[in-house]
Order: sequence, then structure tokens, then C-alpha cells
Amino acid sequence: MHDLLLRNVRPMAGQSCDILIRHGKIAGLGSYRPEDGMAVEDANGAIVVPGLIDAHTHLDKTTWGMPWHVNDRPAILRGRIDFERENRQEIGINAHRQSMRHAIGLAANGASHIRSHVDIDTRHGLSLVEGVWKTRDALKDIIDIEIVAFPQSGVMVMPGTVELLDEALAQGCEVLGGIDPCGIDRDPKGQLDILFTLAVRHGVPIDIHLHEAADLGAFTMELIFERIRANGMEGKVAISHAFALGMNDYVRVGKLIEEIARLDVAILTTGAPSVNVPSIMRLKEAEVRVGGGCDGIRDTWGPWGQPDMLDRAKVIGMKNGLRTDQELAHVLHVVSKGGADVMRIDGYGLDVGCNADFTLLTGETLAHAVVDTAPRPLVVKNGRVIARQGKAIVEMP
Ligand SMILES: Nc1ccnc(=O)[nH]1
Repeated sequence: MHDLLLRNVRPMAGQSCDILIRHGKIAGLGSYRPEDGMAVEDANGAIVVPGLIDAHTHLDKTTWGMPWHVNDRPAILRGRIDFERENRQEIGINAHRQSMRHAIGLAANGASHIRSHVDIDTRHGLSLVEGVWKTRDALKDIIDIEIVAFPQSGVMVMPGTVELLDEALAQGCEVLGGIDPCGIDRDPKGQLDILFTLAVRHGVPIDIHLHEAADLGAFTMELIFERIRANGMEGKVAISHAFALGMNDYVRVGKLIEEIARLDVAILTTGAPSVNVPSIMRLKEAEVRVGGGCDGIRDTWGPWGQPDMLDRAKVIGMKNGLRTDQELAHVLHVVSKGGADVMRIDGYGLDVGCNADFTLLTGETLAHAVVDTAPRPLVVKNGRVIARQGKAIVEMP
């Protein structure tokens, strides 16, 4: 918790002012003189936005900083899952070291919070979660990490997984994950009933991966809606990817979005280039909470991605066909306030009393910053400078 005077910044690309920070919180926006001994930074008119939020990633998977991973396999979902589970140790993907690299990269590029799904399966038990927990402790002054207990290999098809999820939640995973109840588990009622039972028992929200497209994904969504109503979990469920909302049926998608808004379901998008994705502008119109994430980066799933939420904003913006400045400002919202709303982060923003978690962006306007993947001269977490010019104050392992 720190004091700092940040001079000559433009909150959300507006009028220039100074930001006074006391005890890690924003104490005032205006014009201030530095007090004796107070740290002072001059932002030279840079834009300031609250900390970027990676609300959907996989810290335990990346090969970032490792030798290049040659991928010569077909892109079938089940195949990607099984290959990773059976080979990650041999390849040397150490969950602690790799999550350090990924998380430090995100922080250096202006992120203040991460929601990471971490694999739980009968081969690894909770060991991957334990690796990411170590990272969370090591980086607690740099970035906040929330962990989703993620049964990537399936729940019903992998007996023993339910017990592991139960244990992970008992030990402190903040969110319960799930995956394609039809496509991966072939037992939607089985998986969803168990997920909702576990979530209610542990009092945690659910964030389920739904790659299922078109009618199949819509069917699963309807099963999720039924269980939200039955368990009183309005406002406590997120659907990640939600590719079914990218289907080419305007009316059907509209009906799904109406129900998503009514049940206050959050949507997480990564702007996946290889499939149809939900329209962030249509979800905005319906006032649905939408966050963004960089998903897996440079892992056994695929070679793309950076630990950088501004880079991801650009991917989401391009995938959504955005052009106007207002739309581009909205994509920045998705990777910041949108993600904070999904994760329900207290004290998020640039108002007096908010956490002093923010990043500077060099650019004229918010749209300009997105399109340029603007440089980030300074990143502040809890009122302390934790990165300069895209380089964190902590070393990469
Ligand atoms: N997009 C995804 C990345 C990793 N695991 C998944 O199930 N999905």
C-alpha cells in the first residue's frame, strides 16, 4: 500500500490532471504539489485506464519462454485435450514456472487481475492448481490471480474428477469450471447437475467453457438457464466462449441473449479467430456483462497469442468487425471494466476511493490506443509502480 503523485495524465483519454494516491487508493484527481518524500511520476500527458483484466486465460499451459513447441497435430478438440494431458510433463510445462512467465507478462502489459482456468484431471490431481497457487503468492504485490477449478478432460467421462473438483473448492479455488457437457461429456444432465450441486455446496460461482456451436450449444445454454433458476444462481454464472451465440440465426441468438440478460449470465470472449463468436456490440445493447481474455497463449493448443490484454482487445475488435471510435473504446471496456464486472472486483475504477491499479497508454484517444497496441510507459498496482515500458520490476523465471 503506497503513496504516489502521478502528474499530467488523461483519465480515459479526457482532460489532463494529476492523480494523488494514498495507501494504495486513489485519494484525488486534480492539481497537486508533491509532499516531502512522496514518489512522483510525470506521465507526459499519457492516457490512464484502470488495470486491464484478463478474465479468461490458462496460466498453467503456456510454453512462453520455452523452446518452440512444434505442433503437427489435427485441431480436433478432444485430441488437443488428450494430447496436452498425456504430454505436458514430458514437454516440461511446469505449471508454476510457466504461470509465473504468463502472469508477469500480463502485469508488465498493464493487467491488474487474472481469472485463470487451471486443469484438474485424474492424471494431475490438484498439482497444476498448486503450481499456480505458488505463483499467486509470489506475485501478490504485482497482480491478483483468481483460479477456476477446470475439469478440461471432462467430468462424467473421467471418474474421480468430481471428487477432485470438490477438494479444489474446499482448498480455496474461487470459481468452479466446466466444459462442453454434450460435446466432451456426452452427458449434459450429468455434468450440469453435479456442477450446480458443487457450486451451491461451496458457495462459488460457475464459469463454464462452452465451445459447443449452433443448436447444440443453444441446447446446453437452455439446460444451464434451467439450473440457474432452480438453484437461485442468477448473477453467479459465466459462459466462456459461448460460440453458439455466433450462430447465423439472428432471432434464435436474440432469444438466448434475452435470457442471458434476464439471468445476469456473464459472457467471456477471446475473439477466437477460427470460429464464429458472440457479437460484443449486440451483448452491450442487451446490457450483458462481457469480459475478455487472452485464453491459452503459445501452448500445445495453438501458437498464437501474447500475454497482453491490449493485443487481445485488437483481436476481439478485428474479429467483431469494429471500426468506429466508439466501438473501439468499447472493446477496451471489455478488457477492463467489463472483466472487472464479471469477476466482481471491489474498488475497480479511476474514481476517488478506488484501488490505485492502472496502466498508462501512449496515444491520442482510446480507439487509437487499441489500434496501435499502445506502449505502456508505466503500470501501477496498489499505488506502486510495477512495470515500466512493458518490463516488470520482477524478473521472469
Ligand atoms: N479455448 C480453450 C483453451 C483451453 N482449454 C479449453 O478447453 N478451451
